[in-house]
Amino acid sequence: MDFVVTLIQPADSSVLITGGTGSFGRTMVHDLLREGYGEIRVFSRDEAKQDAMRHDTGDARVRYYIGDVRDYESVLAASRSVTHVFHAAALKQVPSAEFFPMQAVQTNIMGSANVIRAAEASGARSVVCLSTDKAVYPINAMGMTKAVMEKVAQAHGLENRDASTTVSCVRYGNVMYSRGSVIPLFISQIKAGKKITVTDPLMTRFMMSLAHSVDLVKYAFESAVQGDIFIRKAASCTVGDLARAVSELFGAGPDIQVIGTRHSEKLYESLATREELARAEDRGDYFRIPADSRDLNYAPYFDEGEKISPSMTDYDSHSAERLDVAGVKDLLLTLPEVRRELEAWPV
Ligand SMILES: O=c1ccn([C@@H]2O[C@H](COP(=O)(O)OP(=O)(O)O[C@H]3O[C@H](CO)[C@H](O)[C@H](O)[C@H]3O)[C@@H](O)[C@H]2O)c(=O)[nH]1
Repeated sequence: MDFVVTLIQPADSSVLITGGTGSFGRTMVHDLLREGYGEIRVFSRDEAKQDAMRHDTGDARVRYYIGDVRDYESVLAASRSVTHVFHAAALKQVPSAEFFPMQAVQTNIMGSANVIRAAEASGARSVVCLSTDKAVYPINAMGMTKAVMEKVAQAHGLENRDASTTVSCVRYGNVMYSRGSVIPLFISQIKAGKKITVTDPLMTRFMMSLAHSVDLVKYAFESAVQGDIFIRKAASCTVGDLARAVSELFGAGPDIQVIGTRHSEKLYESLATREELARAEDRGDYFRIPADSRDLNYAPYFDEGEKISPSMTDYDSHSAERLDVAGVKDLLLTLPEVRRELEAWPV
C-alpha cells in the first residue's frame, strides 16, 4: 500500500494551545507567529492573563478562548477545526497537588482525556501532551497524575487502531527560570541580602532552557508516531553548584543556608527508565520511546517479555552529563532573563 504524505503548510494550520498563557504557551505563540501559522488559539481559565497577552502580542491571528480542560464542552468549542494541539494546561506545582490530589486528578488526568477526545472529535492531526521527569517513578501527586496522563495518551492509539489523531507526550526536566522555581528565588535572595536557601547541596536536577523545551515539543509535533514519548537529552547539576554559580554571577557570598529536603521531593530525577531505554531510539539530541504496541489481548502482556541487558541503566540526573560551577554559569548566561537581572544589578 502506498502512503500519501500531505504536508500541511503553516498558513493552513490552526493550532490550539491549552494553558496557552503560561511561559511555554507565550514562547510557543511567538514562534508559531514567526513561522507564519494561520491561526493560534490560546485556551486558558484566566481572563486577566489572556487580556495582558492580547495587548503584548497584538496579532489578529491569535484568538483567545476562556475555558477549563475539566469542562469537555469548553475544550471541544476551542478545538473545532484545529489541525494541531499542544496540551500544556496542568496543575504543576508539587505542593498544591499534594494538598489537593483530586484537583490534580481532575486537571491532569481527566482534563487531558478531554483534550484528546475533543481533538479526535474535531479531526485534529496531532496532540502533544507536556509531561515531566517527575512522572517517572513518581512520589508526589503531581508526578503521579502526569504519569497517568501519559498512560491515557498512549491508550488513545491502543484502544482505537484507526484513530485519526496522533497523540504523543514530551517529558521535561526543570525549566530554568520558570515561574516560582529556584533560580529566580536564589537571585531574589541575593538581591535582598539574604542567605541562599539550599535544600540539599548534593541534590541533582536536569537543567533545560525554555527554548529547549519548546524545541522538544516541536520535535514531537514534527515526528511523532501514535503513543510516542520524547525526551530531550539535558545536562544536570547539583543544587549546591547551582547556588554557587548564581552567587558568583551576582558577585555574592556564597552565603548558603542548608534547609533540608522538602516534602515529596527526590534526591534526583529520572527522565527515562532502563526498561523504556531498552526499546528507545537514540536520535542524537532526543530519545524516542515508542508505545508498547502489544494489543489489548492480555496474553502478550504475561507471556511475551523483553530481554534487557543488565548494563542498561535509567537516564537520571545523577548519572547524566554533569555541569560544574563554570558550566552552570555559562548555561545561566544563555538565559535572557538572567542577563536582564545582571544588567540591572551592580556586580
Ligand atoms: O529554596 C529552595 C528551593 C528549591 N531548591 C532546590 O532546587 C531544585 C529545584 O527546585 P524547584 O522548586 O525549582 O523545582 P522542582 O524540581 O521542585 O519542581 C519544578 O519542576 C516541576 C516540574 O518538573 C514543576 O514545574 C514545579 O512547579 C517546579 O518548581 C530542587 O532540587 C530543590 O530542592 C533549593 O535548593 N532551595
